[in-house]
Amino acid sequence: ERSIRSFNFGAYHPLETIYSWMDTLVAQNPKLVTKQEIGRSYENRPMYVLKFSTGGNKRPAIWIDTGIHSREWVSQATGVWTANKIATDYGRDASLTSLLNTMDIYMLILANPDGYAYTHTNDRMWRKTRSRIPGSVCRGVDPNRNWDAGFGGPGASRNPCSDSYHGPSAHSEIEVKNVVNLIRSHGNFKSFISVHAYSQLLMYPYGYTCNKVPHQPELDSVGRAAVQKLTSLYGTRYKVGSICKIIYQASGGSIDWSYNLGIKYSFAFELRDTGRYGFILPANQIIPTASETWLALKHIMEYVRDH
Ligand SMILES: NS(=O)(=O)N[C@@H](Cc1ccccc1)C(=O)O
Ligand SMILES: [Zn+2]
Repeated sequence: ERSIRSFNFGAYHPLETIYSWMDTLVAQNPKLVTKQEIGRSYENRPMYVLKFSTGGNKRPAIWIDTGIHSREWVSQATGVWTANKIATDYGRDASLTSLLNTMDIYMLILANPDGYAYTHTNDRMWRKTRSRIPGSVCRGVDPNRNWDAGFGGPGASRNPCSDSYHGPSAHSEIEVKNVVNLIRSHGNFKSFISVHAYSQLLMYPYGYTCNKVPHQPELDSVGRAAVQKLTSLYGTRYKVGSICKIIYQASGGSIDWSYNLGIKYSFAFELRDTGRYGFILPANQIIPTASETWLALKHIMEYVRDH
């Protein structure tokens, strides 16, 4: 118990520290949290998913990933804080407790472990995977352009040296493939939420086209209500809309793939800030960011539970 209390959620931690914290969280919450290795990264690091479940078999589930872009450190830090929040509040918060009595939550906190390690050792601004690309001296594929949704279309680069390089083929990146395999084999995910930084946006599909998704009105109203809860905490302002409309056209994105798979409640967050610090958000904003984001996440999860 002490070891959990001593973990500093208000700091950025290296990969090894986050991995050992995961083991502590599991050890302290054996009836709620399990850790599953869904596969390995390109450089053979394990990819661990935390599963929050109170029983059943393949209950309707919610997916949350953080850190797919390795330099967006407040995303991974928010994932750590959120995992702890779920474990802490189960049995205390009636709404979360009722949710976990009927649904499972899966969290992939380090969705791009090789990139995250690289931001600590070599290049704080690294975004992509660290895969070698045949015929190029450049490394890495943008894991948020590599999904089989409008793959290779406008809003991704075919240049391996670009930060938005889509890769040689859809799901070429093992880090993406591992998630695709888990989502497909599980078959009962109702929501897919991918957490990025920065710009303070809550987005829904599509990115690969500016055409509206069939469920656009519903996703828009859920998004606006979720952001209203977020803003109520510290006044942080967010915009809501489709990826294509609100920022830019982006093909091969994860939530476009999940939506087209039939996971209706697919959302992407862009956390703080709006550019003052950008990717280098001061650590003293981690807990405020995670706390306000939780209000939006909880709203989405409650809506999914009830619809
Ligand atoms: N985090 S970010 O600055 O890279 N922005 C994201 C925006 C984004 C988020 C979800 C799907 C497609 C695109 C990006 O991948 O470009
Ligand atoms: Zn990102």
